[in-house]
Amino acid sequence: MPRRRFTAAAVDEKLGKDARCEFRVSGLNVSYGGVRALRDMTFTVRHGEAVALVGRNGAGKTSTLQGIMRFGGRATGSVVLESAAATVDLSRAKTYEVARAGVTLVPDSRRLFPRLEIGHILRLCAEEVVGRKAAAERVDWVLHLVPAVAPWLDRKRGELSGGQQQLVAIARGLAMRPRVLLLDEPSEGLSPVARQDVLEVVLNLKRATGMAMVVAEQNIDFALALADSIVGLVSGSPMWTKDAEVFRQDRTEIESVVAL
Ligand SMILES: Nc1ncnc2c1ncn2[C@@H]1O[C@H](COP(=O)(O)OP(=O)(O)OP(=O)(O)O)[C@@H](O)[C@H]1O
Repeated sequence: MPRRRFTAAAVDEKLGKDARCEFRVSGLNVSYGGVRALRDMTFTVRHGEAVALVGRNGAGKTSTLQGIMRFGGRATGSVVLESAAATVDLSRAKTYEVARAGVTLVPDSRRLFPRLEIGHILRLCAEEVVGRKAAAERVDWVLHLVPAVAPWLDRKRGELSGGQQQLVAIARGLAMRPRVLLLDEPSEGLSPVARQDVLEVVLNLKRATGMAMVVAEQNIDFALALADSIVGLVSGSPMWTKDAEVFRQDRTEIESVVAL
């Protein structure tokens, strides 16, 4: 697909607007100057599925998500969205083009604009992808999926707890109409109760929309509750990819990767 056609409408036309998509990442490498942060990451996520990337601090989880978005360091490798109708190759797309094609990152630490009201943030993100006219309808859809956010629309970031900010960050991602949702450490720094609230929202999202998800997580309970398959990362290299069911029986191997 030529560069000028990486718009939301052009990608819709090619893949099918509400088509079920498979998301394939292969041979993804990321470096920051001389630092090789990620080597040869490969995985596939189908519609209705989630893959979790687990590993300790510095293992390369964030680099994987940022590499997919072509954001931050230098990334090489293949990133592809595929429906029954067509394939869209995002390997050479720019960050805004990857986002418009339907791959959305919910970054770590939430990163909400401090000065804007939450409702304003959601509208702006929706407008970016679906345009002004359709933005209000899009925000309604988001609030239908994450109703907890509705009472906070006229608040700003500083008036929300960490768990509430995480739910807003997810809602902001949804406003961008993702086909694939990338979640970077959604449970980071949250109390057990707030973590459970976030998990329930994400699980409901997975069930209700079937959108493919990639979640970077150090919390094993969160990863196993959400994911269908798990990639274990050590020092920038994927060590194994396994069915999450394996670890619901025996956690030894997944615990050793997070504790290494
Ligand atoms: N902007 C950057 N400049 C230089 N090196 C970086 C940069 N970002 C990450 N790195 C390095 O890349 C490697 C992977 O980092 P990354 O943030 O992807 O790990 P992570 O698994 O997400 O860790 P964490 O859980 O702590 O966020 C680390 O060695 C890190 O120091």
